[in-house]
Amino acid sequence: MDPKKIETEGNSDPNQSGRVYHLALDIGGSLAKLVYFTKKDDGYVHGEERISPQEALAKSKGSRSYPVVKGRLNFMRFETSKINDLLEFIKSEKLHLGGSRQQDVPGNQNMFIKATGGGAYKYADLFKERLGISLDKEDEMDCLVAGANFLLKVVPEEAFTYLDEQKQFVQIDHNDLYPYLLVNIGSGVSMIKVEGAGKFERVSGTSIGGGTFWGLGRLLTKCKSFDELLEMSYRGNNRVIDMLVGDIYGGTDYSKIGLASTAIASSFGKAISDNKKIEDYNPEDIARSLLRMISNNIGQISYLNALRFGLKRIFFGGFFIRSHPFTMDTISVAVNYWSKGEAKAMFLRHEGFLGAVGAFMSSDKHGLEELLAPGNMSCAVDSRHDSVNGELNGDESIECRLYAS
Ligand SMILES: Nc1ncnc2c1ncn2[C@@H]1O[C@H](COP(=O)(O)OP(=O)(O)O)[C@@H](O)[C@H]1O
Ligand SMILES: CC(C)(COP(=O)(O)O)[C@@H](O)C(=O)NCCC(=O)O
Repeated sequence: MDPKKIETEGNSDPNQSGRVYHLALDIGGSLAKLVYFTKKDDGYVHGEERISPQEALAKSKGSRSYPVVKGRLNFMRFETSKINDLLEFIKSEKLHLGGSRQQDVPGNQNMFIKATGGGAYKYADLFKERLGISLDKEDEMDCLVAGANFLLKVVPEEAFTYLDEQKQFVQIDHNDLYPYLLVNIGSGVSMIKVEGAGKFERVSGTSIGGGTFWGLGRLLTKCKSFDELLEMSYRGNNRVIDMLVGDIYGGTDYSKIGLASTAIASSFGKAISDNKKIEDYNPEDIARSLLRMISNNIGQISYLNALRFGLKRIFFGGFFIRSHPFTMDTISVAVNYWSKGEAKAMFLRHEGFLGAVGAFMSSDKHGLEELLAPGNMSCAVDSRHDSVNGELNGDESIECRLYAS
């Protein structure tokens, strides 16, 4: 994936005059995600008066009219298999120079950045060798939950439902956020019962996740990239390959158990016919069937875990989703069908960056900790970056104003 040029406020070097204020990473099995804060300016211009951050901090105590720091929360992603692209990008944009912090140990010059995901262990030596920085590791589940809680509390229109081709943003009442089930569909899938800030339990998971779609999709369709596979799945027809109830019941419903003739009886079931080879099928139809099978399976397991713990809201994150209408509809239909409308599937605008945001928030040394508390940060999603279907194109940024409580 070609790293996209960072969009910064008015100059090409985001780290000029300390613009990059803080950087954090989530290096997963498939994708490496970056979140970094670029300061737009310090302090507050009140009318013509320009005051320092310290003065703004003093004035803003208890008020919301003097943001102490204004800037943007920026999001980028790279394929983990191309980790050198990520290192090169960080180095060329000097993100690590402004985004790292000195360890709080007298005389220790060691610079570090917060990182989570398995790659924070696997690539620690590479970061040290190539960028001279240490990865300060944070637990992946901690970061997923912290990131989800933060985004749901701070970003307007972070959560939305998607059903019958209708996208509806959901306003989350901060006082009524918990409990919920967080389903993170990455290479694999984690299902986490969240009962409060820092109060959660990973209750289940499945190895049939995003990596399964990408891995099987690559083998079965010979696609050259994930985006090509995703593109194929938009164009395919899963009914060419999936065996439907109607294929078994001569075109009729199996109404006694509530299965319409168009319901899938067996994923890939039509491929049992031995007079056709894989080459006889359209790769688009294969991609579509695979996406349907994996999405439906995750939807059903998620519902069962929500049922176990009496959870009515399920938030789905992870880059598998990519705001793909078919994926979201399949998951929503599965949750709605099996829960008889009791449980609700919701999706997140910053779906793939939960871990990276959580790692960003975990820093206790970046000088923004009290300001980044959900109550002290207000964000506006920068709609300039919203693609047609609202999918993040991997370099969206959110305008943020940080206040002192
Ligand atoms: N551009 C992409 N390149 C690779 N995988 C992608 C891409 N976009 C979406 N995906 C999907 O997202 C999954 C990775 O999601 P992510 O949340 O980053 O998990 P992880 O932390 O395991 O990398 C991949 O397995 C794939 O199914
Ligand atoms: C091991 C992982 C937490 C790693 O996270 P990821 O890089 O996939 O986002 C995830 O792949 C997972 O939960 N896999 C499923 C393991 C299970 O069967 O529960």
